[in-house]
Amino acid sequence: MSVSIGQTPLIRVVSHSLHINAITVTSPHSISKRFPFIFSLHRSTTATPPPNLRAVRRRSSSSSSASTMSYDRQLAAAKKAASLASRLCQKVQKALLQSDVQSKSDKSPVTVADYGSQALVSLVLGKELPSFPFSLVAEEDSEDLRKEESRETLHRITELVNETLASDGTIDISPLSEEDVLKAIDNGKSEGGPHGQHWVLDPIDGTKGFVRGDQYAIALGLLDEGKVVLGVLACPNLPMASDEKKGCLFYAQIDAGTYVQSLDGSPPTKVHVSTIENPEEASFFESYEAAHSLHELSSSIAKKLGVKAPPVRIDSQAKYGALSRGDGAIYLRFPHKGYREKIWDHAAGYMVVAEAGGVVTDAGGNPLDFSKGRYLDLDTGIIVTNKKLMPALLKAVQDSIHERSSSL
Ligand SMILES: Nc1ncnc2c1ncn2[C@@H]1O[C@H](COP(=O)(O)O)[C@@H](O)[C@H]1OP(=O)(O)O
Ligand SMILES: [Mg+2]
Ligand SMILES: [Mg+2]
Ligand SMILES: [Mg+2]
Repeated sequence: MSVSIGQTPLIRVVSHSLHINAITVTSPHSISKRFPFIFSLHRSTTATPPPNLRAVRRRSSSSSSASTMSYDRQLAAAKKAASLASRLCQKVQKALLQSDVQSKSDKSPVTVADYGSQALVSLVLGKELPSFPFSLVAEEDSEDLRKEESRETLHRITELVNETLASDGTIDISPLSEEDVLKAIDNGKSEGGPHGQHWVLDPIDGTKGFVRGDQYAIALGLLDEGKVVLGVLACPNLPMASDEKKGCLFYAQIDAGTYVQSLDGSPPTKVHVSTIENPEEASFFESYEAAHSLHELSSSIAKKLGVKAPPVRIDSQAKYGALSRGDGAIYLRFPHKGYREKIWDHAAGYMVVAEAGGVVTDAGGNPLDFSKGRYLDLDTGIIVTNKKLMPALLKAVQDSIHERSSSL
């Protein structure tokens, strides 16, 4: 069965589940209610001027240096970098989806997009902000790419980066060599930490979704004195609204709210998290991949809260973006034992949700601490919702975790 809006088939039933551009639920019930982000305009659509006219903005209160500061220039550069990276990723994903089955199981297309995206973001930030100190904490490094067997891949990445820069036309970088690309990737080796400013990048978050043709994100944040002060999330496959094409750019700056615009440049719209207070009316997001998050734990929490709707499963930090505009009210993430969360998997998403009025904590109710280097030190998992629902959610989370550990 398939359901179409305009020319684009949005739904196809795959075995016993609905599959909506990477969004899977367990039963075909009340689709429009469960997927407001696909089927109706999301709630917070008041046109508001972008925040980049604000000259002065309060800086994070713990900062010991200047007490006020604007991150407008960094935000403009971050939006440009993430948009260009998403152009590169879209090109690769399109080619990947058109390729035959054999090359789909080959890991190289996603590798090309991962490295290409990281190189582009690193280059664009450096070029757009020449007078700023540059430190980047990013997921990838060039070690494997420097090996003899990666020659072809490196060649392809360099070609793609050059093509993408040329297609933009506003960044004056003469064609880059393979060595330039390797260096740009390795600029992401910073360790971050509590002092100074550090960019935080996941060049493709949700690689599994990327390969499936589903959701993924380019996630770029900025830390200042250990706190996230800016976040940009490019989600090339997330629809803006029911009648619009795919491609959302979410962005947020500390004390300045969260905005979304289409990746091809529509005017920005201010967004806000869901205002639902009754958990029975809430719907929740979790990972598509059961290997990334314990689905049975989320399900027990949802049951305790009285949540009626089945989980909305999507890949990547697109979950944070969708939640920031009220598409769902709760995001639950419980990695398997031993998994350590990285800062680039949450910095941008955290900012987008926090500035849209949401709350992000670990399963113990503690705020996330991005100042400890490349990893987040967490109590068990990450939970996200609005301020009204958080106390009940936290209680349900702690009760469920307690029950689970007593039964193991
Ligand atoms: N075993 C794992 N448990 C939790 N998260 C994982 C695991 N392996 C990879 N990830 C990361 O989880 C994130 C995506 O999770 P999800 O899509 O489920 O929200 C990605 O950052 C992905 O990395 P990557 O950036 O390499 O894709
Ligand atoms: Mg990731
Ligand atoms: Mg990644
Ligand atoms: Mg990865």
